[in-house]
Amino acid sequence: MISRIGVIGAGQMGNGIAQVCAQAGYDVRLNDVSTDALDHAMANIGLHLDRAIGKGKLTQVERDHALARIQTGTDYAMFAECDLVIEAATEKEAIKREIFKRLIPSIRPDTIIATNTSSISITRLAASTDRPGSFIGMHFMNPVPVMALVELIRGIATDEKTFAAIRELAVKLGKQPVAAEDFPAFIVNRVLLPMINEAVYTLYEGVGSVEAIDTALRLGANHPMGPLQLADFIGLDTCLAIMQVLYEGLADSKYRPCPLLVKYVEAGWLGKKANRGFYDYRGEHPVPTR
Ligand SMILES: CC(=O)CC(=O)SCCNC(=O)CCNC(=O)[C@H](O)C(C)(C)COP(=O)(O)OP(=O)(O)OC[C@H]1O[C@@H](n2cnc3c(N)ncnc32)[C@H](O)[C@@H]1OP(=O)(O)O
Ligand SMILES: NC(=O)C1=CN([C@@H]2O[C@H](COP(=O)(O)OP(=O)(O)OC[C@H]3O[C@@H](n4cnc5c(N)ncnc54)[C@H](OP(=O)(O)O)[C@@H]3O)[C@@H](O)[C@H]2O)C=CC1
Repeated sequence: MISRIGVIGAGQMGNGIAQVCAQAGYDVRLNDVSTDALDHAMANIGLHLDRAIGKGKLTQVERDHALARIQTGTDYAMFAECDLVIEAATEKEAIKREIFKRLIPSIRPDTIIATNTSSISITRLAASTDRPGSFIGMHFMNPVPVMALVELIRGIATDEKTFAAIRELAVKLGKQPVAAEDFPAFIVNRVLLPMINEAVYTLYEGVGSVEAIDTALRLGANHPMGPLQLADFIGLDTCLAIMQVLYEGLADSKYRPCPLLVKYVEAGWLGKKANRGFYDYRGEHPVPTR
């Protein structure tokens, strides 16, 4: 039975995962390389819980209990008693492999390892650990507290016990699990990211401005956010990493990352989290950068 959950990476996804797990009554150990990221995470989670109180969706006591269930730290010894560790660090295979290498000596042999990767092969990541049978993809959507879906991805060796335990957890977190096969970017990002990449090509080729493209998709296809706004929201580094996995993993030129997306990432204009991407967020209102 899962009662204590570790989360590695206190970025936007790690924060959201820690929040929903704590709200569902699990003990959480949230880890990051940066103490600043951890402080920011706790402040952010507190803010979202306060907003929920303001809307009458949460009581002060529930908020205090949820926050008290989350402990933060930079040392992997904090995972010693975790039944599950969810990796939600930067979308780079080398970083994830290094994390698993360092994590394994600090956890029990029966601890399940899940990764929130958006695109990378679960089978390949699992093979870099000592426990491919109890390794699984658990792909939350952003923003985690709002989005109902969790994709569950079995690696070739993932056992049924692990799949069942993680499916049960997803349901307890109030999410709808959907199983996806282990192919590059799974289901959601196989469909969503080529659309975002195409929107960047549409901008690159001058078919429309940032504002025109986003307005067109919001009003013309009823998307809650335009594709460029959504790309900024996801993080342009993450979008590019996913396109690279699709391009290399499926060896098809239709997944070629748009050179303009590459340029934004090279500039460090990573979207909302960097305060600049297809929009500049430094002022009172977002201003298109093209
Ligand atoms: C890249 C990957 O690997 C996979 C992915 O995640 S792909 C990305 C998937 N996500 C999407 O496509 C999101 C698309 N956007 C949306 O659905 C909406 O714009 C949105 C839910 C983000 C915001 O909705 P909105 O109606 O414009 O804003 P708003 O009214 O402020 O928010 C709606 C609710 O979400 C909450 N919310 C918004 N942003 C939030 C955040 N970052 N964290 C927590 N809660 C948040 C608000 O508090 C509000 O809650 P209530 O309903 O309880 O009042
Ligand atoms: N953004 C999205 O919409 C979604 C993302 N995902 C996936 O979730 C994961 C995280 O994405 P997201 O939260 O957006 O990314 P962010 O860039 O917001 O956060 C990543 C965090 O991981 C930290 N980190 C980097 N290396 C390590 C390490 N070795 N140990 C611990 N922490 C580390 C980073 O620290 P620092 O900043 O100091 O480098 C940063 O705080 C990725 O795999 C991504 O593909 C999945 C679904 C949706």
